[in-house]
Amino acid sequence: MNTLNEAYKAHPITLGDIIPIDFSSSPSLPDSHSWSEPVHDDDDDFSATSSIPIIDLKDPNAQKLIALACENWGAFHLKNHGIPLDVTEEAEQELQRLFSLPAEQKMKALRSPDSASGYGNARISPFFSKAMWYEGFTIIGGSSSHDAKKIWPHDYQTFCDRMEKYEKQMRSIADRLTDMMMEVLGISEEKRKWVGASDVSTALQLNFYPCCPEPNRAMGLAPHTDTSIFTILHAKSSGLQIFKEGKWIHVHPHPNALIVHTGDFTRIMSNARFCSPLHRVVPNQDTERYSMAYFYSPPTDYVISPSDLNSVARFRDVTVKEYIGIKSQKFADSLSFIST
Ligand SMILES: C=C1C[C@]23C[C@H]1CC[C@H]2[C@@]12CCC[C@@](C)(C(=O)O1)[C@H]2[C@@H]3C(=O)O
Ligand SMILES: O=C(O)CCC(=O)C(=O)O
Ligand SMILES: [Fe+2]
Repeated sequence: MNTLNEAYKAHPITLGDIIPIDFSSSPSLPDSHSWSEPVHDDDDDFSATSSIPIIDLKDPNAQKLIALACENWGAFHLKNHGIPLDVTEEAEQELQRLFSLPAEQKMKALRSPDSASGYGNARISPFFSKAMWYEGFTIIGGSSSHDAKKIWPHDYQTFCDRMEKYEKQMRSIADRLTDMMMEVLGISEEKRKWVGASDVSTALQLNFYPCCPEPNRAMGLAPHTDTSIFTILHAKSSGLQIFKEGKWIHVHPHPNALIVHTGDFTRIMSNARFCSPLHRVVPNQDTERYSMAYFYSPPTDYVISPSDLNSVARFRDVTVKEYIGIKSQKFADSLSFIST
């Protein structure tokens, strides 16, 4: 079994918390999904004046610009990434085909407590008292056939092939970005060997946010930081927001660009020079939102340690596996839990 799956298996979440509801039967917001304060307000859109930078991967200054974006935002749009359009479009078609299935069919792949893969609510659901306007499907370690077979016993191959092809493309970008980031941090060759190796920890998360009758009181995906080095996100509609200096900033999609953001592992490794941005998703009233998030992390027994030896280490060393355990229990307090 995949080692990342094993790491999550060691920290099961309760089944009761991961059963999704059927959104098509909700003409109004049910109480279970109604968050007390208005979640967002259209007047709050600061994105016209302030937003994450757009970086061209072919720009000779890309490495410097990426480092700057990781310091200031922990996020950027990435254009000229070289991913063939048909690979992304075919993966997106499969993602839409999956979520448009009847609920009973998707439920056949319902995530069991001892696995992080399959269909269901977000893993972070137990930390919030209200439910999210959201459905997800998680693929761990590149292979979706185990879960896809439960949904389509005979017709799973196209789905698996297209997701695998998409993941390969994500992988090469993640390797490149990580090399650049670690070089900026002056991390030793020895500590960088895992980049490009076969045992990196990866996950592909397919996300669906149905149209919502009252988006101002609903939450698509509640605020969180990601457990990754980088997360690479593809989405064609609005809804993502990043928290910066006390404000939620909308991140509107940019044509043919990916959204890249840093996760907790980059924050630790950079000794807090780079951020791991708090982000959330709000649903739209008239547009469904689909997204694909690729999570990239070192092998599960890799030790994450702060790199900057000229200043005091702000975090203690942790293995990837150990941090997954901490995050499953402490959630938003995980980074302060390992702070020195
Ligand atoms: C490899 C990962 C990263 C996971 C857990 C596991 C599989 C699915 C990822 C997400 C996807 C949705 C948000 C999040 C917060 C969640 O609940 O599940 C993510 C989480 C994390 O970044 O911790
Ligand atoms: O749907 C999105 O844009 C964000 C998804 C996300 O934050 C995640 O999967 O961790
Ligand atoms: Fe996320």
